[in-house]
Amino acid sequence: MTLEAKQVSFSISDERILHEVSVQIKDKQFVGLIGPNGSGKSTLLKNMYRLLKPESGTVLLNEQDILKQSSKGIAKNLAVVSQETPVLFDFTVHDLVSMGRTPHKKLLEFDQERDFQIVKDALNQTGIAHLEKRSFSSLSGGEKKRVMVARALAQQAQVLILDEPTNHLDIQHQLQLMDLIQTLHLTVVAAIHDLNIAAMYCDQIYVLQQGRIVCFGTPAEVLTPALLQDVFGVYADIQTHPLTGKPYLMYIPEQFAKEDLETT
Ligand SMILES: Nc1ncnc2c1ncn2[C@@H]1O[C@H](COP(=O)(O)OP(=O)(O)OP(=O)(O)O)[C@@H](O)[C@H]1O
Repeated sequence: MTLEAKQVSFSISDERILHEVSVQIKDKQFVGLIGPNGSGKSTLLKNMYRLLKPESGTVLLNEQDILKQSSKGIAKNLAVVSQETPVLFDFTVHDLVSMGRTPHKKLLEFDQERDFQIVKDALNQTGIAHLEKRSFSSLSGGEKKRVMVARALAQQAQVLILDEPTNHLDIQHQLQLMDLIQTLHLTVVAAIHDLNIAAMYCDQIYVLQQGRIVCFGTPAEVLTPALLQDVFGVYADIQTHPLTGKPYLMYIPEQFAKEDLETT
């Protein structure tokens, strides 16, 4: 299953937030969106999961215009873990994760044995089975994040949209979550702040700056010292990790970087 934004533009109160942005996620590809705060990553993702409607351009889910598909049809194919955790009532963890099954059921249909098993698997995969009876509002930020991921897994969609999936997670849970998502072999697009995480897990990376794609390619093609300086205003030494074969970044405080530039 594929997901594509084609020439998507979007404005808020006459201010252009996205400028003809095109992003293509092929079947089972893991694509990262990186860019400074306010560059438009969440806005682009919201256009891609139909929370916002592009001013111009189209979003295609499996080559069909997403605006012409039914909500239930989309929910069967596409799951979202957004930055917000919208909870109007105080559900238990189990209830919330079970909601992932809704698109697969008829109106008022009860959970079947298969639904219980899928929910149980999602709770186990995200390491939150021990929390299933807890109320969602009592959880820590990282625990809440894992519940939202479990709900997305229970949805069993082939396409996953993740807005900062590792936000709030400690380093062990960050790596576990990214490993898990990678092993599911889904079509994934994720906004990621941690560039080493993006380098390690993404097949392709798109770089957003002020609402425009300024670069895309493999992590090794995209993550260069020049790009980090231009887009993020930081200095970094970038090596290829001998075990993973992926780029890894070591940031250099400005004072040392400038001293180095002066002496060379
Ligand atoms: N509802 C809104 N009203 C006004 N401005 C908005 C609104 N939503 C987003 N923006 C603006 O649009 C721009 C892009 O925001 P967006 O949240 O998409 O960026 P981002 O790249 O996801 O940022 P971050 O890395 O900080 O999460 C920002 O300047 C933001 O202030």
